[in-house]
Amino acid sequence: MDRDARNLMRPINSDFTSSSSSSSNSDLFRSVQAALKRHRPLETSIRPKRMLAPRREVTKGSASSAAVVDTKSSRDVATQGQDNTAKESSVQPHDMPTSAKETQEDACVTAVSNSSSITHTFDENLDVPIDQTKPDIGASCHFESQGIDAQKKVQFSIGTGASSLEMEWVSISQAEASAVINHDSKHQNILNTEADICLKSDGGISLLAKRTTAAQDQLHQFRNFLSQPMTQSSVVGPSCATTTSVHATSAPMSTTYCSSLHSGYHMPVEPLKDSNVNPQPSNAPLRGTGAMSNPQIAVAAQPSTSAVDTQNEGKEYDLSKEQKGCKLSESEYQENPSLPDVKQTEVESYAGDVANARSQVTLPPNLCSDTKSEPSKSEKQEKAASGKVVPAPRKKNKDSDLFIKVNGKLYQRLGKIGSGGSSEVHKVISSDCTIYALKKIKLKGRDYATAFGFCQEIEYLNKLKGKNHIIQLIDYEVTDKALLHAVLSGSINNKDGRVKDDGYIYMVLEYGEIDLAHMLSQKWKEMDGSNQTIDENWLRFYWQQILLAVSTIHEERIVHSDLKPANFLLVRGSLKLIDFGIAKAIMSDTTNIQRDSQVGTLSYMSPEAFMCNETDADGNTIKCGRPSDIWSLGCILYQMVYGRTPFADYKTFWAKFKVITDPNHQISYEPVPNPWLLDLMRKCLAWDRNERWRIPELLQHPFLVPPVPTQPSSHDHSCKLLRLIGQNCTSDSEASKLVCQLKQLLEDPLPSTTSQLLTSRDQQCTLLCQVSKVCLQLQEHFQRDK
Ligand SMILES: Nc1ncnc2c1ncn2[C@@H]1O[C@H](COP(=O)(O)OP(=O)(O)OP(=O)(O)O)[C@@H](O)[C@H]1O
Repeated sequence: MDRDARNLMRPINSDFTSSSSSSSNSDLFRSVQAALKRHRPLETSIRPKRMLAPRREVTKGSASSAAVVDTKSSRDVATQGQDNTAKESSVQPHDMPTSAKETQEDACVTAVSNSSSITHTFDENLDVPIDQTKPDIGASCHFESQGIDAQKKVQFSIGTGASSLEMEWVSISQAEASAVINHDSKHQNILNTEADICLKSDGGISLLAKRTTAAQDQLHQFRNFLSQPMTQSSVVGPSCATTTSVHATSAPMSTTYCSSLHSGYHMPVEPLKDSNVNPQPSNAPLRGTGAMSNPQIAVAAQPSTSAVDTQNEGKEYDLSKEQKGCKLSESEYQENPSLPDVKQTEVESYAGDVANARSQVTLPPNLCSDTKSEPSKSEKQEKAASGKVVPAPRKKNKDSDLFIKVNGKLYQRLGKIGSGGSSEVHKVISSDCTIYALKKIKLKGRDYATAFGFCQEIEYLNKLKGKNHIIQLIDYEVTDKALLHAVLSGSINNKDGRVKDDGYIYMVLEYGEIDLAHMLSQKWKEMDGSNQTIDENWLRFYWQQILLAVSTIHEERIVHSDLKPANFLLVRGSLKLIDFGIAKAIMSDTTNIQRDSQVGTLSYMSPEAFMCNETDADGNTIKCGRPSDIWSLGCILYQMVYGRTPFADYKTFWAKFKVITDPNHQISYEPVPNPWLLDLMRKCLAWDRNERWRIPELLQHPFLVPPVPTQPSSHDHSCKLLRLIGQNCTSDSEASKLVCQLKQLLEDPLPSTTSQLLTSRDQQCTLLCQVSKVCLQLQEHFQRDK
């Protein structure tokens, strides 16, 4: 178990039994610490804790908006905060047990969230990397074959559905839990830090001095990072549309959620005006870090003379004293998990909240110890959970790993979100405290044609700038300028050459909280065991969002080619489309695109995508166009309705290939309460691509726009024939649809205009023509069904 995990799991109160350390020294140490915590003098230990609570109370509102998933402990803290506000003027000894209890709770929660590590695997139905707890049972397979020009890939995602689905769900819960408990674990951290400081003051044992030096260095680096005035921090919450914006330069710190969340200090907020701020002397107040201020930095890096809390001036921790104390060796430190571990606050979660983001920003991993150089916690957890021996931390400056520069702007890595076939995506925070996703594509060793293909994603995203349902590209950099030039000019000279230099493509993207694949698995998990069917309104809402996203690209003559739930991200309540890695623009002279190789993700691939460029029975070349995307949408809808893709039963590539390319194969549809839903799925999953509906039609499908049942009225008598026909074909969705259309045309031919406007002969002829056309269709339908 790594040190972080041990720290997070340790009990805080005095009654703990050693659950984390095998070392008797550390047991003893922690016992002493706990005892001291219980009995420490109020002046040195309780005050900051008292001061934490009111801050929380003040910011409770924003907290709740930022972190949708709330835990009991965080609520407790908030409540406690309220209570304590009233008592602020007088220190009450009985504050102590409450705090201890709280931290113990937090510790428990933290232990759960840290007891598993996160790895990536793939779910059969979802075809996305999912966070999975170790051990890696029920692993599904994710094959990826490079096509002719490498970036054209076919992903085969086959596996063991139930188990991986289960795993995924667990991990989601954990991710959320970890998102929630972050600030509480940090709170606990402060308490621990306090306790340790007390202990060290008394006992004279300190590693803190060393860490403080590191902290100051780090702080200096971070000040440079924050060279621009901070204007806004915008962080999205876990699974719902939640955004918290903090105007650090204008809002008082005490009103922001995160900045004051754990702070026992009132930090002055000033924008950094000088990017080359020298490291502050150790007794200087923490200025300029503004919203980034963190009490742990304050505790670790500020001496008692800190001006941050004038009320408590002279009673703050005297760090210089600490620095004079003797230091623990690194090994001693490793064996003493109860020592303050600032890194403990570096928690990565899929859906971080503001508090997380800030603590992560203020406390880069190597802040607390110069011996810690792991690139990220999740990576460390992966290693730990895989049973491999985690090597002792090496002394290495990992700042290059910590910050990623794109076009001269620094972004601090908060953790790896995932990696695709060709890229790594990191959660990052910019100097103005906005969370982004940073996609990093390594080009070295790839041929220019492939690299060119990667760059096209940038092109598409640029083209789709400002479109609501497309993930927004904030900034990008292609380090190989020749390549970028080639992309911009639309031609590559060196097509067969390989990118030799260490070239990268960086894309700074809007950050998505959760993808549809995870949302779906959550939804199915919720319904697990019950006889419920999927909530139709939920389905309608997200289906419409999906259609709007795809409509946007189809209007721009772009075929995505890899539509799957994992490529729709939830951003502030809207689904947005990502991953244009294999998208293709439709040439102006055709409605189809020609592909160099098969593309897409197997479970969502259309028959024509499997047979792309082959010739059909009539000798025509099979091409992929917008209908191919519609097929993929059909598979997504099917999955939303039934919880699995239409060909999930066919496990191997060849089985899938055979069944999907077979025009006579009948997809099975279990009965659903709404016949329109069946009709909709059929419209998308028509084998013949010419029969598939287009997006504009799908947006008007009666499943999304249910025909309003008309009240029997005198007017209705004129449509008696239609009513009678309609009553007799309720189970025939095709006939019902035609009857509805006819009714609509007869009753309200131009809903948006008044009937007086129906004056033009042409308009009247058009409408009559439409009526006869629908009548004819209905008649033919009945004749076929006879
Ligand atoms: N803007 C974003 N916000 C949050 N997560 C993102 C964002 N963009 C991508 N991701 C996540 O990063 C991972 C990989 O992203 P992406 O699909 O773009 O990479 P890729 O290399 O094209 O992968 P694929 O193998 O799916 O083609 C996915 O888990 C995805 O959900």
